[in-house]
Amino acid sequence: MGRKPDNSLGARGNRVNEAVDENSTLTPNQQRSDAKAEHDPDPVSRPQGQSTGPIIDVAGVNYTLDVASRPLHILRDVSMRVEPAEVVAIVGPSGSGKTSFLMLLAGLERATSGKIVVNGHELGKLTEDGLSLFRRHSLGIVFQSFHLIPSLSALDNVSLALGIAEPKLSLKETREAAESALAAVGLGNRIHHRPGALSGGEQQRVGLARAMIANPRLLLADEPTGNLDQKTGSMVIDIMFDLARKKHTAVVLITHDPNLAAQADRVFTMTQGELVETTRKDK
Ligand SMILES: Nc1ncnc2c1ncn2[C@@H]1O[C@H](COP(=O)(O)OP(=O)(O)OP(=O)(O)O)[C@@H](O)[C@H]1O
Repeated sequence: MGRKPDNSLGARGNRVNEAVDENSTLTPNQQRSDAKAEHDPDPVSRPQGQSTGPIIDVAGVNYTLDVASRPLHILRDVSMRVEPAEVVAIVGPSGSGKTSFLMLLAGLERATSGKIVVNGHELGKLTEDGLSLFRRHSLGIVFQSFHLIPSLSALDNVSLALGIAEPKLSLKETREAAESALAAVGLGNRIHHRPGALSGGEQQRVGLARAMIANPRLLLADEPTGNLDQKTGSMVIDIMFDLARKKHTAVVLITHDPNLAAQADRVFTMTQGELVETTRKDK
């Protein structure tokens, strides 16, 4: 049985927006679970970096939607393991299921069957609040469209993400870290600009700074260089690889850019919902 689609890809955008909003506005339920998390041995509330083993362990995942009363099999028996510090690229034709897979890894959609464990959390067993906490503490996500909060400056967009992930930091510490993250992506002179006053490439880099600011265990990136010129694209790639090498973040990125895929430790190809490892670099 497939689940019903939430009326097309517009719904996906909404869900992504919700994921961004959950970083700025917590519902009473989420505030309660955050408060509970302070005292709860639940693994979701554990500080990042304590799980051992692979960051991603996906086994036998199927993802099926009901479209016009017929099942649409988007992902078929997908399995994948990714270790800390690994950079994995997913390539494949348009419509093959790459973004859908990223949505499952982020807990923004639920698999129809199979098991997805990310940073020690079995996503299928988490409630919506649990998934929201999981995203805040374990994940950085870079979307193709940047999903920055338009009314906030670049500095505030990045600070907000860190403030939510690390609420014990002082405001000063949070802002200093956000300034450094923006400087690291070459935006030290744009920190007070709002998204509307930034170019596409600059907004993408703010998104990257925001995704990386809390040193996530896993960075998911959907076409991170898709909208960038070559120079900016190379910079973004270098930053992501640095994060993997220096902080042991696992990086999973979707790309149509052969240069970017060639730099990954492993490349998986998605074809009609089936995922196969096609390249592995010798270590
Ligand atoms: N909510 C939905 N309702 C109906 N069909 C959907 C939904 N979400 C995804 N699909 C379909 O599932 C298939 C896989 O989509 P997905 O966006 O994952 O592909 P993709 O490989 O990321 O493509 P691209 O490279 O063009 O971004 C497509 O045929 C898409 O139309």
